Amino acid sequence: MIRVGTRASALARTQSGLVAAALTAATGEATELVEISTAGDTDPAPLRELARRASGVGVFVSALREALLDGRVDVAVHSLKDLPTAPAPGIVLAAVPEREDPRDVLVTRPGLGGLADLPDGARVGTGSPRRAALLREVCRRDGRHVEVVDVRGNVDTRLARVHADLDAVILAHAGLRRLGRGDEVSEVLDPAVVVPAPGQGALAVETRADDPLADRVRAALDHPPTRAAVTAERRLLAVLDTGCSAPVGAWARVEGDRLVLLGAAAPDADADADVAADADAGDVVRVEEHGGTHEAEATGERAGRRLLAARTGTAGTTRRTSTRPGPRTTEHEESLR
Ligand SMILES: NCc1[nH]cc(CCC(=O)O)c1CC(=O)O
Repeated sequence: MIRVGTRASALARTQSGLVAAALTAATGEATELVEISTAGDTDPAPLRELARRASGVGVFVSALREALLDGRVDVAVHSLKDLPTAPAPGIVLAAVPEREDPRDVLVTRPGLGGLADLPDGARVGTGSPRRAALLREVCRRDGRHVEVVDVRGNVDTRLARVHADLDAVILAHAGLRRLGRGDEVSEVLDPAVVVPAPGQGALAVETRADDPLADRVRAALDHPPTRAAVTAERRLLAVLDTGCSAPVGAWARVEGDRLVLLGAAAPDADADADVAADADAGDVVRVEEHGGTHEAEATGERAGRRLLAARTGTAGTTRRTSTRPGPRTTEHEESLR
């Protein structure tokens, strides 16, 4: 019996169920889902506070990893974009299964179409500084202002807001599709414009490093093109994490044996500021790097350094940069509760 650790949310259970079924199909061995509640699920404290206490370890990730190390489960399944870039001692990323759609989507209220139909002053919900900054940027191009409203909670809760008080919400296409709610999407956003979060749409399947199960999980579930893409994206994020607190997007696509990596860094967001605050706008910096699929780390490193140079090379402007290692890891500040 392979015990598969999962968070309790509908999305987490769906994702872990997919992994468990694929493991059974590939190995012939039975699997069971074991629910682990995480601080992010149970603690009413604000996510930023939880993140600070966890000193940078994703609040949704650490409880699952503890269960893995304690031997309560044999496999832990996470959304890859919620996984911190720092390695976890005693744990390996055994498999990165084939990714779902990495793009963000806009879900608008009944009667509105897509992005182009958002009126000036539209109220758009997201808790992600990356989504907020990139959406503001794209609307600013044609002179529209959007009011970003900080929304939290699971996918259902966020979708319900477009039937209540918001004109639109931005979500990951992958999560909606996995929950069977893909038909509620109003527009799939161009990933060259609203550059997805590093690892978005991909799952992370972790095992104990010393468990022979690691090799079987890899053989059963790992998808090398997806692994190459997310390796480049996460390397880019890791480079920026050390030197800047700007919201970061990274999206790599695989074309044959080549990677095309797009990176974006938005104007620096104060980790303590409300996402909804219309922060001092600067320009979003974008870079594109190409490399072989076997040079994913190097490709991500180059792209990250170029972004960092562009962001920190603007001393003398009103833009702030920070070398303080903030609690931000990925997009965990918006993670599903
Ligand atoms: N931020 C939380 C989170 N973590 C993973 C997903 C969706 C699935 C994925 O991106 O793989 C979501 C929801 C969202 O961003 O809309």
